[in-house]
Amino acid sequence: MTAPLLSLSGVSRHFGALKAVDDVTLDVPTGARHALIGPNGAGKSTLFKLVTGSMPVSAGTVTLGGTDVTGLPEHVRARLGISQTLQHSSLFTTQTVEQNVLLAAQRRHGSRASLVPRRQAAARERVDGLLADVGLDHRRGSPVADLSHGERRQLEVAVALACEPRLLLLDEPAAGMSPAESARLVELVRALPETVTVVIVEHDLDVVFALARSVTVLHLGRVLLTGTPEQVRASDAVQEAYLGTGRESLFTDTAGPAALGVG
Ligand SMILES: Nc1ncnc2c1ncn2[C@@H]1O[C@H](COP(=O)(O)OP(=O)(O)OP(=O)(O)O)[C@@H](O)[C@H]1O
Repeated sequence: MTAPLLSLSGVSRHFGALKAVDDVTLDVPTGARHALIGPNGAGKSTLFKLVTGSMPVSAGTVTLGGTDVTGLPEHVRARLGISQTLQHSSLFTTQTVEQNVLLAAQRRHGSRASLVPRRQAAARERVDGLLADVGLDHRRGSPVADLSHGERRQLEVAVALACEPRLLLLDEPAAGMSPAESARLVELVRALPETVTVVIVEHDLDVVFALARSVTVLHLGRVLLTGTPEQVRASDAVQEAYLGTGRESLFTDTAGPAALGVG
């Protein structure tokens, strides 16, 4: 079995009496395509914050590649290879598409690197590759303000990848995307190298089932089930957790990823 890149052991986060994340233990192997799902308020975003370090745990340990990062601040965890796309855009809207990715690449390698012409050329080449990967090469000179919602989400993925992550956390990347944009996102994530481990929080379960090889279902802060997409779809407990959310049918119909046209 592949060694876990990310290990959570007894991770909890309390807000007063509310246990937003409650004793979560989870191993995410290197190269995984792992989804974190659950109804609204299940604790998904909070758990992401505990992994990135933007919020401290109340209890438990977070380990990345065998290193205990629980006490480390967010920027140090980022340097160790954790990168996140955010639900709320963190892009520089007055800058162009290309500038946003270049800035992220320069931050990764230190601003001094941008003064060395050879490194500058390498960074530009990398930016070209990333923009092609996310399908935004034709928009490179456009200010972010001119992009559609879906294009912004594509750019956020390019910015996150420019940080050369070992662990890429995608927080609702398909939110507000058209079906065509969602399909493109699925293709993009599928094409990422196995050196990038992906954990995705996503409400669009067609996207989840098209991408994930393993799924953890959170409910009321606790792990309800971790298993294959098939096991999750077949679980009565998961269907019950989703009762009344309007998304139950995704566990009972057979359309799944085909609904996105990505097979
Ligand atoms: N800073 C905070 N202070 C108090 N309560 C919080 C805070 N952040 C989250 N919560 C609560 O913790 C619980 C889990 O919230 P969280 O946002 O992690 O859920 P989620 O699964 O990401 O939900 P959604 O799918 O709606 O984004 C919710 O009850 C929420 O109201």
